[in-house]
Amino acid sequence: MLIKRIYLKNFRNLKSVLLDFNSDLNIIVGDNGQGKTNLLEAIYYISTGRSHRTSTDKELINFSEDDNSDNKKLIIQTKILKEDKLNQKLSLQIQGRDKLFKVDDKEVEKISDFIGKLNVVLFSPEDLDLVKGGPANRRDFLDTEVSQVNPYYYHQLKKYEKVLKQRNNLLKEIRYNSNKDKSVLEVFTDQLVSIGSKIIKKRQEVVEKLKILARLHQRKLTDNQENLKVIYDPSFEFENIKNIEEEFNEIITKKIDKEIERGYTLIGPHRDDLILEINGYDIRKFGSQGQQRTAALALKLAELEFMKSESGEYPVLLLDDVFSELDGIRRQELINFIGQRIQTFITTTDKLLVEDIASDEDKYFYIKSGKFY
Ligand SMILES: Nc1ncnc2c1ncn2[C@@H]1O[C@H](COP(=O)(O)OP(=O)(O)OP(=O)(O)O)[C@@H](O)[C@H]1O
Repeated sequence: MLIKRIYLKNFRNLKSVLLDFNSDLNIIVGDNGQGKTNLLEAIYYISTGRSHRTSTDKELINFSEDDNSDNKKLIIQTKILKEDKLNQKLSLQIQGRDKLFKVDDKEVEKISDFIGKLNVVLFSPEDLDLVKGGPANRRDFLDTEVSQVNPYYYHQLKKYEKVLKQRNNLLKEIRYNSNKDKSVLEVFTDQLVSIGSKIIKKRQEVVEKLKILARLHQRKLTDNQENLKVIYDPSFEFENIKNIEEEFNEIITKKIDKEIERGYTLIGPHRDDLILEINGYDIRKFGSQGQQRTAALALKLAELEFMKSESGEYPVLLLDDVFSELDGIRRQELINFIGQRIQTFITTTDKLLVEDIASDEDKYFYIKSGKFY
């Protein structure tokens, strides 16, 4: 899978950009704050339907002083090529509160029909949070990965979020008014258990595959020194995944009084986590910065392989300023991995850091103040 061309209008400081890309390496060079990450963010957005840096779309629309009208239209358009040799045009427009997704010039009704057309894996310095940060980072990692190759999973996630919100609101209402009819709570609980069980099943299945791939990459990245263990850590213990729905229902029913007391849902996939261990100890808490960074990279490379095995094609790899953070062995291993088979975008402030990967001047894109030259 590869991106042949991108057109951007009013995307942050990229006011008007049209670029044709190489099928293997694309190196974006520029000083700090020139718009390199903005380009990767636009690619990430057209792939996943959201930004990795903000949940407020308004922030993405160009705010330049010379033209600060409220009605600006942000456009991202890409031409992508899949292995079946078919070109596809993906486009997105944001204007005010309106958001429009199109595939081959036809508007799509549901965002789940859009996600998965172009798959990407992004690795940036913030991904250290994948290891070091709270559980939400790890859930988000799993969800983004699975959603791209499985639109049904994305759809279930959105349904789950909605039911969870409704159920939490109702639990709070019951807390303040104990006479409130509890039959609606039963309906929400049934829905939560039914959708939540599907999500748990899928996550467990995915982690089974992911842990083998992540272990392999961690070993390669550390010259066989470190064994990474990835363990799915659901919010409640169950005996048999085949009966997950019954077990989930049984446990949540026992917790209802406590949930009313607290005013929110105590168990379910919204509280899942991943345990990450190296040579037997928990690196979320005890890993060195270098180990955590390597584990984050191993997880990302595992994600890439997983997506290839599910969809049949390698996703596009976006590496945001990561070379400066990696030592020689890790950098070389990453370069070996990318090889010639994965379209890769690398941002850097220092061309020297990537010169051993690209000798060909064609692969460089230079940016200054949002303009490529
Ligand atoms: N909505 C917006 N409209 C106009 N400019 C914006 C908007 N949002 C961010 N910017 C500008 O984009 C620039 C930051 O771009 P970006 O994050 O891509 O930098 P970068 O080249 O990746 O830098 P670094 O190497 O420091 O990560 C800043 O100059 C910022 O002011």
